[in-house]
Amino acid sequence: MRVDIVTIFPQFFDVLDISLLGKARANGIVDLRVHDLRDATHDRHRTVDDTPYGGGAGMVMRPEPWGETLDGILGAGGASVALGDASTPGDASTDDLASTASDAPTACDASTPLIVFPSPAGNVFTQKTARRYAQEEHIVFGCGRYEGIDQRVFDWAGTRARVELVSLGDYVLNGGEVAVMAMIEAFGRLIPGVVGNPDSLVEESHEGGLLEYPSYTKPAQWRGYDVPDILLSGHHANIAKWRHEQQVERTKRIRPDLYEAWAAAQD
Ligand SMILES: COc1cccc(COC(=O)c2cn[nH]c2)c1
Repeated sequence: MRVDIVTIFPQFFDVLDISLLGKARANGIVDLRVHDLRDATHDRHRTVDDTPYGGGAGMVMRPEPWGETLDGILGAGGASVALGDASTPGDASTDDLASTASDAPTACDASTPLIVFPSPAGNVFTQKTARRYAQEEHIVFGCGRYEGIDQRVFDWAGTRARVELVSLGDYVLNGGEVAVMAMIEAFGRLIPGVVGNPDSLVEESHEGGLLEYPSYTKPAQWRGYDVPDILLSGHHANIAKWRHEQQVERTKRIRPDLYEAWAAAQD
């Protein structure tokens, strides 16, 4: 899988060189490239924002740097480019080059890259979204800042790729970088080969639509608290039954919305 991130704070993603994703990058499972939006500006101050048409407080991200950066990532479609054309700018590899041939991918073709913009105005990102993203061949994340990105960037990008605005929740961040980090972790761990033991991905919150059961480890007694006897019984069928009951009870108590959806799906 290839992942591109467009941001004005590229160093923010240096942390992705460590931990699980660091290993996935090192062994080629994930090809992660970070692009500094300011590299696509051409004025002395490397300006990426400007005042909003129609007035109002705050600034809006200018469309030109986004268009130029996304062209570099998607392949500057429109002019058919011979594979391996030396004039191809940036780090576009041969599989990035867009073609104007009749077989040129359409925006909705699943083989076109997916461009994801974190946004308070997006669809909510869930474990289901993470599972879907883990199956993608190429995802481009666009990190907005300020009051947002000029709407024409989303409109134009939608003619070149599948575009999704995605929210992590009903709150506003200063920029998309933190949201992208969270999403990369959420789907990255689902990519085969990234997590050592795939079994550890199964019994966790939100996988079966239920929250996970409580976990315990040694010592058996700690500050007057005991581990539930069932977990020390060695009776695996009863343990599994108790754990499922804990999941249902916890989900019903903490997330009645999820419980209702799960219960409806049991019929
Ligand atoms: C696209 O334009 C903007 C503008 C400002 C901030 C952001 C970052 O996203 C969020 O704030 C967010 C994502 N999920 N919940 C909140 C994007």
